[in-house]
Amino acid sequence: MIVSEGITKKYGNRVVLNNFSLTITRGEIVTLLGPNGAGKTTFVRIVLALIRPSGGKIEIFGKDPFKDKSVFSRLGYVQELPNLPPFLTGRQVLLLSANIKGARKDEVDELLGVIGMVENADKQISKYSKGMVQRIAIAEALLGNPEILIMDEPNIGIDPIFNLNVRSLLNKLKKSGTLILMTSHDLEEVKKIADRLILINKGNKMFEGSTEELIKKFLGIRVIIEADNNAKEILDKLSYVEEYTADGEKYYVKLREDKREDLLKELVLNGVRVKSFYLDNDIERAYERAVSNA
Ligand SMILES: Nc1ncnc2c1ncn2[C@@H]1O[C@H](COP(=O)(O)OP(=O)(O)OP(=O)(O)O)[C@@H](O)[C@H]1O
Repeated sequence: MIVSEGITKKYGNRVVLNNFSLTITRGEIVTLLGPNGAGKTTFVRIVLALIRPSGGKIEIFGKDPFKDKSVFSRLGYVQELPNLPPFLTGRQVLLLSANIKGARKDEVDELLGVIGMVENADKQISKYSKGMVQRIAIAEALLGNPEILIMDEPNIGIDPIFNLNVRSLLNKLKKSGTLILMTSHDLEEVKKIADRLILINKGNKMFEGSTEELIKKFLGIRVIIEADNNAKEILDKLSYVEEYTADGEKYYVKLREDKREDLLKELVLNGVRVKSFYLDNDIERAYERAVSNA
């Protein structure tokens, strides 16, 4: 549904997006990650035909969005730090948008319920908190059941409970076939929601894959084991254990290859009491390594 091929964006001589290709299909949640200034919003703005690329090709539903604006009637967008008219109420903003998008009016009531804003719907935007503005912006993007939902840092200002609601809402949309493209700096949230991560640094795509693949690539295969002292003896003699450190009953083990099952079996069969055994999924550390390696 979104195809970008070799997109480059330059400002003067400065390349802010370099030969960037990405294909996203329906029913997928894709997150763009990367440091401030990496090029994430630039890509989003090119997809939305708000800025022209210096080179490359972009297609939405098989059409060029710069030539055929009709594609945007099937797309919802939540911009970074939404700027809604302060003198209108949340409900008025949504009704206005429903009118422009040709969405049903009763969708507004439905969405106000979904975003937990029924009680505050008739207050002016100027009296809203940051999170409330964000909620209205999300509802606005969802009017008319878009097939593509694009969100630039949607988690800003959102409290943990609403975050949970957003996550379950996005999962529901995904199941019904919606394509969701978002940018985020909230790595823990990304880990929970994204099917595919795209890591951009200085305009270049550095990584594309699942959270697990990102962690494997930049941290290696590490397991954290809680076990008694006998674990040391076993860890010392296994050739696929590259290194480990012990902190009391906790062992941080790096494996040369993915032999997690063998390791657990080996420990248990040798009478080691294992309390817990899990893959180290520290996305922050993996991200930090990925970005600092560049
Ligand atoms: N109109 C402009 N003129 C010149 N440079 C620009 C312009 N817009 C953006 N840039 C530059 O392009 C680069 C990429 O910016 P972009 O907003 O895409 O980053 P980002 O990854 O979204 O960052 P953040 O995480 O801070 O939102 C930055 O270095 C920015 O300064």
